[in-house]
Amino acid sequence: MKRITNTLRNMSTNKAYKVLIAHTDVPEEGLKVLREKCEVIRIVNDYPKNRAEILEKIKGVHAAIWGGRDLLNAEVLDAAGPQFKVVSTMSSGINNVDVPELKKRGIPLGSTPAMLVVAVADLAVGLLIAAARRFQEGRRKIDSNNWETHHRNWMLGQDIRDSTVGFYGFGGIGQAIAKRLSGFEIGRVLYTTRSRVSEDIEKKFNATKVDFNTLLAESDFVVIASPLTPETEGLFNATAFNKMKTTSVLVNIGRGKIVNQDDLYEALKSNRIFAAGLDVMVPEPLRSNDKLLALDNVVVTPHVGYATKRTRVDAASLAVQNILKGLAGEPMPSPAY
Ligand SMILES: O=C(O)C(=O)CO
Repeated sequence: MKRITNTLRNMSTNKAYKVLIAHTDVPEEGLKVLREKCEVIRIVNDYPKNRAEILEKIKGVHAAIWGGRDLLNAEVLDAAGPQFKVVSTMSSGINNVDVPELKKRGIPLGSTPAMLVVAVADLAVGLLIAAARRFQEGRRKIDSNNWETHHRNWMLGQDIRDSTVGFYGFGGIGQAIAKRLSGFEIGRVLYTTRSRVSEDIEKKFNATKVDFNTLLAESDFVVIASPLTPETEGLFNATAFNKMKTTSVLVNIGRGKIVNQDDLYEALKSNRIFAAGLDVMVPEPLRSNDKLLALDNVVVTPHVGYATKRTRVDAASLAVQNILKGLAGEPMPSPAY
């Protein structure tokens, strides 16, 4: 019966597998190869309306590219059915996927961190400079006709040159940020990770592994470039901020929940730390009346670290390779686990 069904499908489309693209924003340029080999099903609704459409269209498909931010969980997998074989995100973070559920069902998961490194690192450097040099406050001064021209000690920011930059998480993205910052003549790099990076990498970036408290106490810039895990959730709280320099700048391009945002608000408001640059926050989207936005010393971007055209096409292309290999029962080029 199964063979007859497959033969019928082959006769109508000549393609044995159906793949759902579970987000509207996946660029067609990245899907060319997939279209040659599989029947591609796209959705038309955006988050959060897409949920019902996904649950309907995923029925009977063999794979999915999970490009959005909504949760891939048992509900979705049940709706797909037992023929569902493989899934790939187009992201570095996989916190929108119920990994234990996928593992339980023996479904491989791909992700695309290598494709996002450059765009996220570029944005992180942008946020670091914007926070250190008070872009948000400066813009507000102009908007409110408070641009002072009569003294030169006005709006002084933090120097990047000769600074100590501390990375919480020092994988591909952290290292790409360090590489870019080396052009700004930073002094040294500290990093906190579970395991030490290679000696070559340490040498390349003049980087030293330190414990969390040392990272907080000695860094002029603290960059969060780690995934959200039970271990990292809420780690940057009042206790952590109280250990940081009053001149320090926090940058977060990891996940919003790694930071206790109420505590961050207090630390920024009381000038316990100098400033923050955030691409990720809680909730997303952040409401326009959020108290954080009233502060002068925080620069926010709406989680757009990955958002360049090339990055999206590259991520889609790699997700497609993950899917095709997974469907063939072969190892993916970029497995998430
Ligand atoms: O890929 C991800 O997980 C991102 O959040 C990029 O900004």
